[in-house]
Order: sequence, then structure tokens, then C-alpha cells
Amino acid sequence: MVRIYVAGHRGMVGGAILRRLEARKAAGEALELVTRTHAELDLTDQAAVRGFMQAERPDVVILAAAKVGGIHANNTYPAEFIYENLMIECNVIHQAFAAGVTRLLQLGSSCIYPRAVPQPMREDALLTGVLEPTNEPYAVAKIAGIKLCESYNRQYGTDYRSVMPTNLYGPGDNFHPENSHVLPALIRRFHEAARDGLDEVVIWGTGTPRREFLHVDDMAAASLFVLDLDKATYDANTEPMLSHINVGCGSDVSILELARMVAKVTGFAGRIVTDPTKPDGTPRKLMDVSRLARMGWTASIGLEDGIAETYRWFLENQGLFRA
Ligand SMILES: NC(=O)C1=CN([C@@H]2O[C@H](COP(=O)(O)OP(=O)(O)OC[C@H]3O[C@@H](n4cnc5c(N)ncnc54)[C@H](OP(=O)(O)O)[C@@H]3O)[C@@H](O)[C@H]2O)C=CC1
Ligand SMILES: C[C@H]1O[C@H](OP(=O)(O)OP(=O)(O)OC[C@H]2O[C@@H](n3cnc4c(=O)[nH]c(N)nc43)[C@H](O)[C@@H]2O)[C@@H](O)[C@@H](O)C1=O
Repeated sequence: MVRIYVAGHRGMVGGAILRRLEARKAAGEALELVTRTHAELDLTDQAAVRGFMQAERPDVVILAAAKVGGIHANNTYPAEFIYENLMIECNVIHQAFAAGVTRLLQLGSSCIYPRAVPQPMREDALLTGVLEPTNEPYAVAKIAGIKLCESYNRQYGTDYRSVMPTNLYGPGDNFHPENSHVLPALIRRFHEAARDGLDEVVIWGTGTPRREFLHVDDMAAASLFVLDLDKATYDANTEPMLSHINVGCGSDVSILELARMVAKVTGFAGRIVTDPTKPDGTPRKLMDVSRLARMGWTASIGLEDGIAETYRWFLENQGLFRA
């Protein structure tokens, strides 16, 4: 029996990972799944996390809990983004180690790479330049997460792994009008404009930044793929102090192209107007996913299909949105 703690199981990614693990358990795999809501266990509380880990003694930990948000949230609440993410990572990774957890997977983000890095971004671009200012505090916390895992591995021989997702979307996303990422924000805005018969929708920034979007079910599959790799394969494809693995689909679109796709799916036929007074953020973020592809995993959900499926989920779950 393998006892797995999924931290952040009510979030978009943690939820998708939990659904996959539950399906594997239902298919007969010997798994015990441990979860706690944020209200039951605040992961920024060191003593509470210590008590939980000592009592539950999981074999494996998946760290998908974090303070998460789009460009506006990152830019407006930098103190919360750096403090909460550093605390969550320090508490979960250290207390997992103290409770004897040998295998752990933590989720970082593509924003760990410098703003002006060559595209597509390779894992070895980490710490080679200056970060994007709109999300530097969050990125610094995410880089610390990688280095925590590598340091425990180096000193104590643990097997703590890190995946770096590109921009994600899908069922369970946060559709808040200001604090969300671009794709859920646009789904909501274009839906409301189509519903209300508006002739114009405004998108933030110049529309020229390019982003790579991965469906959350692909991300959940990639996370478990990396977690399940035998240690020899993981070690052969990474380096002790460069151990993180990029996860993406390998292609990107401009924000204006994305807006046109969302307009089509939601049935909005009016004008799309840009607002250059809002920040663009990083000009381009496209992951080099060759490391993961070499190990045997590639994405399978196309962006147009993924947006259509997410829009269906949005229509069916409008009462459940997070505030
Ligand atoms: N969404 C994206 O585009 C991307 C996400 N990632 C990474 O993927 C991971 C998952 O993100 P995602 O699923 O989108 O985020 P969500 O916001 O959907 O989920 C995060 C989860 O973490 C929980 N959480 C936050 N703070 C605490 C805390 N102090 N104690 C306990 N639980 C807490 C939240 O609970 P509650 O809501 O109750 O606070 C929520 O369930 C994160 O590490 C994120 O950085 C990386 C790249 C892109
Ligand atoms: C995943 C990643 O997410 C964040 O970085 P980001 O990629 O810049 O995130 P974003 O999704 O919020 O924006 C992408 C682009 O889209 C434009 N844009 C247009 N219109 C809307 C809009 O309505 N909302 C938002 N949020 N953006 C919009 C926006 O101006 C920008 O040019 C990090 O802070 C960090 O959290 C991180 O790791």
C-alpha cells in the first residue's frame, strides 16, 4: 500500500491529480490518498504541518498547493505571493523529510526563467538572468522550491522532484475577473459580452505577448508520469543541481490569437480591443519540453478542444466560482 498526500487537492491541478489517483485506486492499485482542505490545515503554519506529517506519515507527497494568480494578482499582492509560497514549500518539504517521506513531487512555474531568455526555454536557463518584474516574488519562491528539493536530495539522499508547468487552464480554474490567469479571465469576459449583446471586449496589454497553454488533465498526467519514473531514469535525464523538468505542449499563441479563439468558442462576434495601459508581462514564454519528451511523455489535448471543454465546464459550474 502506498500512502500519498496530495496538498492542494481542491485547486485546479491538485484536483486533476486527485481524480487520476482515485481512478487508479478504483482500478485496483494499492493506494491510500490523504488530503486536507486549507481550512483543515494551513500549510503556512509550521507546527500544524509538522503535526500533520508526523501523524499521517505519507510515503509520497505531491505539493500542488500554492498562492496562485495571474499577472494582476502577482503585481498587486507581491508580499503574499513570496511569503505564502516560501512558507508552504519550506513547511511541506522539510516536514515531509522529517517524517521520513522519500519521494516528493512539487510544482513550480515557467516564470522561474529570466524574462529575456532564449526561446524555447531550456531547464538550464534557470538563474542566468533577470526575472520578469510583475511576478519576481512568486518566481523567487518557486526557484527556492527547486533548490530545497535539490538540497535535501544532495545532503540526505531523498528523491524529491520538481515539474515546471507552463500556463495551465481547464476545469476547476479560477474565473475571477481580476485575479485569474488570462484564459479563464477571457472565457468569462467573452461569455458575458456575448450574453449581454456587447459589441466590444477589452483585453489587457498589447495582445502581442505569446504564451503556451497546457490543459490541466495533461498536467496531471505529466505530474504522475514524472513521479512514477524510476530513480535511475529520472537521475539519468536530470542533474543534481538542475533537477527540474519543464512541462508544456511545445507551441504558443499570441494573446490576441487566444482572444479570437475564445471569442469563437463563446459566440462573441464583436470587436476585440487592446488596453496597453495594462501590463504585458514577459514577451514570450515557451517551454523547451525535449527533456520530458525524451523520457516518454508528450501532451495530447489541443488548445481549441481544451478551450471548448473548459467553456462547457464554465457553463455548468457558474455557481461554484471562487470569489
Ligand atoms: N494555474 C496555472 O496556470 C499554473 C499553476 N502552476 C502551479 O501549479 C500548482 C497548482 O496551481 P493551481 O491548481 O492552478 O492553483 P489553485 O489556486 O487552483 O490551487 C491551489 C490550492 O492550494 C491551496 N492553498 C493555497 N494556500 C494554502 C495554504 N496556505 N494552506 C493550504 N492550502 C493552500 C488552495 O486552497 P484555497 O483555494 O482554499 O486557498 C488551492 O486548493 C501551484 O504550485 C502553481 O504555482 C504553475 C504554472 C501555471
Ligand atoms: C502562469 C503564470 O501566470 C502569470 O504570468 P502571465 O503568463 O503573464 O499571466 P496571465 O495569464 O495573467 O497573463 C498573460 C498575458 O495575458 C494578458 N491578458 C489579457 N487580458 C487579460 C486578462 O483579462 N486577465 C489576465 N490575467 N491577463 C490578461 C496579460 O496582460 C499578459 O500579457 C504569473 O504572474 C505567474 O503566476 C505564472 O507563473
